[in-house]
Amino acid sequence: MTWNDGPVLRWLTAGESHGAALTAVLEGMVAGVSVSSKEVSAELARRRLGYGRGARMAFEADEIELSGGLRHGVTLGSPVAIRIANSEWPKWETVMSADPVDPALIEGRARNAPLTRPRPGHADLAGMTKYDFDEARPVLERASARETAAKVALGAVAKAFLAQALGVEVLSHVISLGTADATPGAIPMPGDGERIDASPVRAVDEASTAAMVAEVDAAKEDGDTLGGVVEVVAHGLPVGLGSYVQADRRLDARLAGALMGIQAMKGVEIGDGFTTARRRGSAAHDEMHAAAPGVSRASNRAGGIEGGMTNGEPLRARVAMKPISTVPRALATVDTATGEAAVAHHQRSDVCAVPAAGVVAEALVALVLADAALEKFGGDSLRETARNLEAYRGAIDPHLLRSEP
Ligand SMILES: Cc1cc2nc3c(=O)[nH]c(=O)nc-3n(C[C@H](O)[C@H](O)[C@H](O)COP(=O)(O)O)c2cc1C
Ligand SMILES: C=C(O[C@@H]1CC(C(=O)O)=C[C@@H](OP(=O)(O)O)[C@H]1O)C(=O)O
Repeated sequence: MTWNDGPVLRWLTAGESHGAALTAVLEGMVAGVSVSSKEVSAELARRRLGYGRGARMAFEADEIELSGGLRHGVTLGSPVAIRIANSEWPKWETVMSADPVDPALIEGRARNAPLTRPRPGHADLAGMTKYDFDEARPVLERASARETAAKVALGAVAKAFLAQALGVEVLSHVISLGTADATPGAIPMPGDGERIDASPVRAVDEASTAAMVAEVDAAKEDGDTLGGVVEVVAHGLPVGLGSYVQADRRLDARLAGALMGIQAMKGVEIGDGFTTARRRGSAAHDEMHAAAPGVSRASNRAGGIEGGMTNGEPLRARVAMKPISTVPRALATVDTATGEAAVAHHQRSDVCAVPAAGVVAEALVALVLADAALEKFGGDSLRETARNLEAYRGAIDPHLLRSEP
């Protein structure tokens, strides 16, 4: 069992950044989930937004085709397959052709120029060595975060399932962008999604938005790039998704694996994460208070997970993105064709993709949560999963019930 090959749900993507299309497959989704190209396209449009993105996002249309697993806007229980076409395919058709092409057709074409000045921080150099390529094109085509569009498309299906079967809402916001921080402690609440998406940097409040936009402008002016931190929040989760009984069943481990699998992500925190490590135990945990009925908590430092299981509080997972490695003020490298010192190759690129990374992180969290919910409640149809959840909830001892503070 791994994070994308869970007990019930499995997902895979294929396709190159400038190839004909991306293909995404989700296996194990129950029948009866209402989802259509409208919802999938809306999620893809959210991923294209964000202050600081490069030229491609301005014209990329993410044209989709739902080619399996759905009929009349409802899942069938069979694998869901989604194809996302590349808007620029006519320009790349010869250079990226899957079938052999007449070398005369690509010789001398700028798009086909060998990329022998690998970018520090990208997959170029290690990929060329590992796969025995003499230039970076075949590496960057798949290493590119273009692939995150496929993940977001599958995440739209997982989100629809979570909302319809469990009443769960998954949101995200930008916690920091470069050195600009969001107002501490503010977390998105159900229904806040549209408001956050209206911020060009997907920050939860206006003051943070202005500081983050200024940070992007300054980096762009300097020919530089930026990273940051995003937080995903899921509301409405039942207690007991995931388990403590084996490492690979722990929900925190599964979330960390999925989030670290996103291009450019270099750290994951659950709840207050690294801040908690600096606290004393008396100030690190979420004390329990008697409520009628059950138990309430005044804080959620744990981020909704204890012992690898959801505890009923909102889930909070943070992920740190490094700055984009295609730095306009190009970094020092070596030309692998000559062995001489050089500067790294640079084509159009994002200055900052942190707002988009939040949308991608939401998709991965939704997929992991959908897998964990299907593991716990099972079912072959949405109605069966919902019935099983209701029966579980109805049988919980009132003394154990979670109450709002
Ligand atoms: C949404 C998103 C957009 C990205 N855009 C770019 C980009 O335009 N240029 C770039 O060099 N890297 C970009 N990246 C990051 C690279 O894909 C990533 O750094 C690279 O694949 C190497 O992987 P690693 O950073 O995980 O080591 C982006 C990442 C994400 C999540
Ligand atoms: C295409 C996307 O992101 C790309 C991610 C990326 C990289 O190196 O990761 C490099 C850029 O690709 P291109 O050179 O084609 O402009 C980004 O635009 C996308 O997010 O859809």
